[in-house]
Amino acid sequence: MPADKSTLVGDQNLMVCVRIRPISEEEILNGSNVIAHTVDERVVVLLDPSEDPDDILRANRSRERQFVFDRAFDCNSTQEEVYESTTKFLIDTVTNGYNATVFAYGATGAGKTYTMLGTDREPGIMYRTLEDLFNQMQKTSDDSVYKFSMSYLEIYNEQLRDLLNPASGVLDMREDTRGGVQVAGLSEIQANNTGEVLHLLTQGNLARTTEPTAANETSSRSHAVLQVTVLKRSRVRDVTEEVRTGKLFLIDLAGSERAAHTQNRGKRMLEGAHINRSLLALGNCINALADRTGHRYVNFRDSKLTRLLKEALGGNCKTVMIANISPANLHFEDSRNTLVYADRAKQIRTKVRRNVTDVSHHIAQYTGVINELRQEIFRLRGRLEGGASTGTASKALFSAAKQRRVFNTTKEQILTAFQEVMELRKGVMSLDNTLGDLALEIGRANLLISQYEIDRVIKLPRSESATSDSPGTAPDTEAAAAASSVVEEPSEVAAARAELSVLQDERLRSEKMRFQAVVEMKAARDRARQLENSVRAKLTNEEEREILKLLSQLNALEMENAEVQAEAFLKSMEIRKRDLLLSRFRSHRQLCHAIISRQKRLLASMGARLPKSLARMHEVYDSGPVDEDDAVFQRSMGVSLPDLDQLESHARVLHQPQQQQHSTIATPQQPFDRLFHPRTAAVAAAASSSPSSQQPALATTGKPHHLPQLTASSLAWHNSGQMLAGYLSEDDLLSDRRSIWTDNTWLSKNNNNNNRSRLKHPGYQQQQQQRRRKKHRSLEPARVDLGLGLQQQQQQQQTQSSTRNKSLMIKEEPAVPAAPASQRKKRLVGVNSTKTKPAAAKGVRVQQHRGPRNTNGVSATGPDESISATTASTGQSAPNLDQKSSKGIQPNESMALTKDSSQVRGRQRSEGRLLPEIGVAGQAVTQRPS
Ligand SMILES: Nc1ncnc2c1ncn2[C@@H]1O[C@H](COP(=O)(O)OP(=O)(O)OP(=O)(O)O)[C@@H](O)[C@H]1O
Repeated sequence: MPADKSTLVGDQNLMVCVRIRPISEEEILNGSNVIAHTVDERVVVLLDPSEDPDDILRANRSRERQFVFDRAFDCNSTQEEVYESTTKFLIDTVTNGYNATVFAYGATGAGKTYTMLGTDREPGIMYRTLEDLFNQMQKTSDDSVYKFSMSYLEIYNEQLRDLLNPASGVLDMREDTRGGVQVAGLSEIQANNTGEVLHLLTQGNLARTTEPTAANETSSRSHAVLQVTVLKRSRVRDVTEEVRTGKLFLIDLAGSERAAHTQNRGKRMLEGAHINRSLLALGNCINALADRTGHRYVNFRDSKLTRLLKEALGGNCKTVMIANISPANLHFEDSRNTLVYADRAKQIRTKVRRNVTDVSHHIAQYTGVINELRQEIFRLRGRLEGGASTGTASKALFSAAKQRRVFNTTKEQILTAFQEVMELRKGVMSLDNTLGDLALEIGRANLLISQYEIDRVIKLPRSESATSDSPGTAPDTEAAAAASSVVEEPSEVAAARAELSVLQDERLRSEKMRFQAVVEMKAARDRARQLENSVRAKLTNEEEREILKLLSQLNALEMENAEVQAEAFLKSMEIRKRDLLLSRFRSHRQLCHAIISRQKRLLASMGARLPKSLARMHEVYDSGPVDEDDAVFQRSMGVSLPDLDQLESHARVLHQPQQQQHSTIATPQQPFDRLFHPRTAAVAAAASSSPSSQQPALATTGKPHHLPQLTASSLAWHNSGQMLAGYLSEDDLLSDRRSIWTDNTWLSKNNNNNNRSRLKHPGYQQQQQQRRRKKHRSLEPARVDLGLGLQQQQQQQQTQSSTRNKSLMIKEEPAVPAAPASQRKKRLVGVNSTKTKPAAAKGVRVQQHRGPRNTNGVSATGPDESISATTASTGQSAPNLDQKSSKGIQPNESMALTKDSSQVRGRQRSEGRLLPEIGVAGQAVTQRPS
């Protein structure tokens, strides 16, 4: 076996060397003699000084013990020699992405620090390694790009300290997911040249804990670990790029010491105990790792040192152990122990692999194609090399090599140009993203403000109607308007106004940036195209041309992909913006409804004769479509719809067992969701009104503006205000509950603070749409006695009329054609207001039931009592409920809910007598102009 074995071969990844230091003057003065020496470059002989040569009984026993290592250095070996034989070869190892460790082991004063650090005149392994590493990186910098960083720590008394930043205090050691050890908070400093690195090393050494002991004047009281990380990537850019990460640990351990021998006391003794414990743990690990059976558990967790050396001893690492011993007989025990451990360590076998990461350039899917083409090039090159004669072959090879270089450079240029374009495209996309978000934010702020403004002006007639609708009260109205304008606007609106100007500034800024980015991107794209064209013209090799063509196609595909993504994003943004715009238009239409109806009322009250054209326009307006915003319209007419809490109460009554139903009224605080069973529709309510009241009375509290159409349109009432019938689905109520605007409060009660943020949520509009769609599907007839919920009303009902003990059952029927106008007019006399848009679409039959009376006057239904409301389908006039009300509705009387709600509403409007004012539950209602 060659003596000089300055490398690790086969599966042997641990190299064990021994270095015997020269005997010191002090040892000579103490009368020591040399007991350790090398026989050749691998064999060390240790003489046992305790054995007497004159002892006849032991005459045949050898006093020597031989140890064979990978390399043995005697006292004459120089620092350079040691470095070159043990560490130099690791430079390549590390720069090629492998891990490597060099550590010095031995008793105190054996020469570990001298070996690892050395002196100014005789620098040790650390300095030399760092120097060579930089030289190596510089030498190969044409082909590769390197990144160098280093950290330096010490383990002192089982505590970690950062030697490059001692102020950071005690550091923590953690294990990562792959079992690797990380030191949290350890500074990792990047260096660009040897000077910087050596300066850092000196700085770290100065911070290291060293103390004079009896055994060594400058005894290292800690284990010092220098960690160097080298990242290497090829300069030639490729579709996939390989990054190799090599780590090198250079460790100067503290020396083991025997307390008796060192005569340490106090702090030194404690340090020694820690050092010994960690070295003992290291020895145990070496023993376990060296076990050939492989069954022994290796306890790396026993000390910080072994945890840190885990990778070096048992993992993915090429390791060099330098065992240092003193030649003096005084240190025989220490030297023997060291040699025994080192000998055992030779048995350790580890598996080493390269640390390589692939960096994909987002076109990994095309790598296969490129690789195939590359193989094709190699195949052709092989054919070229094999087929040509020697002279021509060398010429061909030379020109091929030259061409390859040109090709590689070209490829690199094209990839760089493409990446530049892609980066700029990404920048534009990100700005589009920002602009889209800003547009939505602006839209939301505008919507909030406009909804607030509209609601404010729509509310004005309340004060107006409280006094009079007559034109003579205009000054009061103005005063009310003025007073209302003085009212401080809600914080949400104020915030939206403030936000708006900031958002608009931001949008302007982003638009400018986007414009700039687009200009740059176009220029970069042009440059890339020009480059491609010029390069293609220069290439003579058909294969290379093909590759470049493919590369261009890949780039184009990648760009196209980005464009498609951007387009999809812009489309989705546009839809969201339009949703917001639609909401604003809706708000505005509410305002228009309010204005028109008030003007009409004003004209009616003045007895003005309308020009024919205007009257016609009113008719057309009245027959316009109805939608969920009707609730707002109704309110603009001075009508409030039932209070949500009120509805909850009644719904709760309905969901209780029969007996309880009639005795309990739900409180508004009842959790809303629990009150309504899915697909349950609340339908009718018996309202109470004072018998003396001449005008329709329907007492409810405020209903949110966004009461969906079914809720609003399904509420029917007649002049005496006793009955309220309709459809009310859970979804309606849920969505209403979350509506922003309510009659009496700025934001809905349950979501006062959340509404603004909910509005901002991107899924909000979509969710609302889904809810509306679902609502149309899920409506089913159901019976709900709203009864207006108040016991006092119910008592009134009991005493007044049997009508109030009845409930209405509404059933779906096939759609029927609209009744002629004359008949419809008649019906309208009987049913004051029937807003039944969805019901109209399907056809509605109202069946009246008279069930056994309960104490609350809520009737139970029975099949016998169902009465077909054929009026609607046959076009017969419905009974005039205005008249009937005083007598009470009799069994078998039919009441139709008209289908064409928009027309009915229109007529009601034109007649100026529909839609009773709905005030707070149980309160007297406002008089309607007739
Ligand atoms: N090969 C060598 N040639 C010359 N002098 C040496 C050699 N090895 C060690 N020495 C000297 O021996 C002394 C002790 O060496 P060193 O401090 O390196 O021991 P150590 O093993 O690091 O001890 P500790 O564990 O206590 O730190 C030092 O004065 C050092 O200069």
